[in-house]
Amino acid sequence: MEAFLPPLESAKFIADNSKDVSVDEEGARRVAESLFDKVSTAEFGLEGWKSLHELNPQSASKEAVAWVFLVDTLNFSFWSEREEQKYLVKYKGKMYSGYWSLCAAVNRALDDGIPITTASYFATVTLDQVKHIFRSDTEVPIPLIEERHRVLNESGTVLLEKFGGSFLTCVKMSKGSAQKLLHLILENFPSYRDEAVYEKKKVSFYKRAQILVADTWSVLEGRGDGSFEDISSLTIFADYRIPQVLVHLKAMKYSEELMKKLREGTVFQSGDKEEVEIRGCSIWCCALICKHLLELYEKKGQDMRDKINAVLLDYYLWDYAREHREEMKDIPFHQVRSIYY
Ligand SMILES: Nc1nc2c(c(CN[C@H]3C=C[C@H](O)[C@@H]3O)cn2[C@@H]2O[C@H](COP(=O)(O)O)[C@@H](O)[C@H]2O)c(=O)[nH]1
Repeated sequence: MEAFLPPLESAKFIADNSKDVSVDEEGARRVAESLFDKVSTAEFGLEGWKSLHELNPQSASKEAVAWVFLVDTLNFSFWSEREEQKYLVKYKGKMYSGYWSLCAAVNRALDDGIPITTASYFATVTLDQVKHIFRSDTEVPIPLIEERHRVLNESGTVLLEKFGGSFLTCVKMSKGSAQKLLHLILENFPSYRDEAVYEKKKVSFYKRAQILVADTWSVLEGRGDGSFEDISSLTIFADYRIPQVLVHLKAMKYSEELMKKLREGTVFQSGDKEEVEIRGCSIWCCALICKHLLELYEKKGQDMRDKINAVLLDYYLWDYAREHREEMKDIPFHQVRSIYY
């Protein structure tokens, strides 16, 4: 059976054949220029992963790595059909939404003495326990709770059977290669196999698998077991927020027809051509932005390959989207219920 194209090659193929989504090369160049001075700030640095986000682990311990694995196993589908009716979690007096509501619920459970990040626990955790752990502080429950329960049991069982219950063991087996860790994740954890077929080609995005490698790099501060010499080989993580911000920044465009469907709140199915084109063009667009950014510094005689990569660009754009939610409200995000992002 032919293999799936890796994410970057998938993205190029999709961008070259896309009908309803287009990457604006000039727009990508302009975004790169606008980011030129941001590269040396905390918002663009590896340190920002901890310093800017109070819910993320602040240590680089084995437990912190376990936290990253648990969270990225559940890191999908937080969007709500109606903006005013959302899943929210209150933690230490503050209300969290979206991805941060997941982190708040995990930290709340840990504070309550529930070992949610321990493989022997989540391998056999029951649906009722999962409902309690991820209970909402509004009347809207977390989406896909049954799927979350299933992937927890599945991932915990694999961790116990193949890695002694510790994701750090899996990380050590990658011997400092991001690509090796990515493939260990894909080979062993089925819920991370984020793939599709587009124009008869087998394409991949591996959003959760790649963000798991990236967050492992971040929580280990790029040192020791987390010093991946090929971290720049990762692409951005094709979720539902990055496309939105790329269209907002005019680096990517939707056809009138697609924009109409998005504005009507169409819920697409995982693998639909519109979804594949949005995700593939997002990855390709960000690869161009990275390329232009590096070239701008090269012209000034600076080699910034250890400071500019798709991971750091992604984190920056994702955080930017969070902070500019109001300005971006007239750019719809594509709605798909899936365990992949
Ligand atoms: N591309 C990309 N997608 C990301 C993240 C993150 C969390 N990363 C944070 C942690 C440390 C970093 O510094 C980031 O601040 C979550 N997601 C995705 O977003 C969606 C949730 O969106 P909303 O409903 O608005 O919360 C959902 O698909 C989720 O899987 C990212 O970084 N990149």
